[in-house]
Amino acid sequence: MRSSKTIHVISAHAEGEVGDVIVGGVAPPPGETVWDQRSFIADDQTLRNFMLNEPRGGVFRHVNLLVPPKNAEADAAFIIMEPEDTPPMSGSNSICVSTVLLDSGILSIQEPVTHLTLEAPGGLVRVRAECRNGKAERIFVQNVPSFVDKLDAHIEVEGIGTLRVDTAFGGDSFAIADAADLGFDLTPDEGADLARTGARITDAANEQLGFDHPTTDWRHISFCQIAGPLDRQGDILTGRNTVAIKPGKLDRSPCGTGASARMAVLLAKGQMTMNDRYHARSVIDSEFQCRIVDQLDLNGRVAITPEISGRGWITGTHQHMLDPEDPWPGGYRLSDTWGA
Ligand SMILES: O=C(O)[C@H]1NCC[C@@H]1O
Repeated sequence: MRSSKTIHVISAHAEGEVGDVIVGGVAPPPGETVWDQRSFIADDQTLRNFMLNEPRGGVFRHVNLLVPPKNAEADAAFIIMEPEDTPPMSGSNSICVSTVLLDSGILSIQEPVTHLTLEAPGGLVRVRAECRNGKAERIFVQNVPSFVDKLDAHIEVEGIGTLRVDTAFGGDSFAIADAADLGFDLTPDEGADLARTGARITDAANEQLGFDHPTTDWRHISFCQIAGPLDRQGDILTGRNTVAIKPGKLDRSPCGTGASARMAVLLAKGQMTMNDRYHARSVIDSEFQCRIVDQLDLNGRVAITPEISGRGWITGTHQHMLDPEDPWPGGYRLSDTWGA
């Protein structure tokens, strides 16, 4: 056996969505801040291609790189690599990272509750983990400031016509469309159609609406969330949604950044109050339990601090290697599984 690199990974999923964690074998990327390190990884592409592309990766995979924190308050820092983007923050990935840090013993677990501060590229996130018998059973993440960009905007989408969407940021940027307007029930058998339709809506929203984050250089809409109707029981709002992740898959989890963006929209529209809870369900019926912790001003915009909570599980370990004679060191993507 020979290899020019060996990358150590602990694999995990959060409510169904894969979030592998690189725990060794990769030197910290250059950069003064975790955002700069994120930008290096996004521009350079070498690590992204090696880990995300086939034959080591696949369209379903997200990979997180642990790096030494830059902020003295943080216990750990991480850079998220998703199929298209290297985003500011991710709900499912932050739950996977917290689960791996605690369940594998990288950080020590305190029972019944462990408090952590993680540094994501988009900022510090406070984590509370309910722990029992050496396992982090439920991870609560206070997300980065989340806000509405445009309410009730209209876009023209090929094959659909005029569509009403809201755009919002919840650690990543979203166009949010109503499932009923598109004729979807958000069931698993609609998966391929939802992924294709969502990608077309994201493209149209980028062309016709765009997005500009007030404090970073995040200047596009990453995802389309197709949101189902909400059911209110007392102060709990429950609703299904799915998030189309380009180039062509659905989030298996209820999408933490999507739930954060949706709560910002619901608050702005008077459909949710600061005292309500929002239980977001995915197409595989997994759930994130969410709430709004507080409101703040983000460079003149009304923003919220959302909290999302969900469960993560370790699924295995892996050492990814590169034989120097492997003709595809950067891997490959084919449109059969990577979307057309
Ligand atoms: O939970 C989330 O926020 C996400 N899941 C995969 C894509 C998004 O980052």
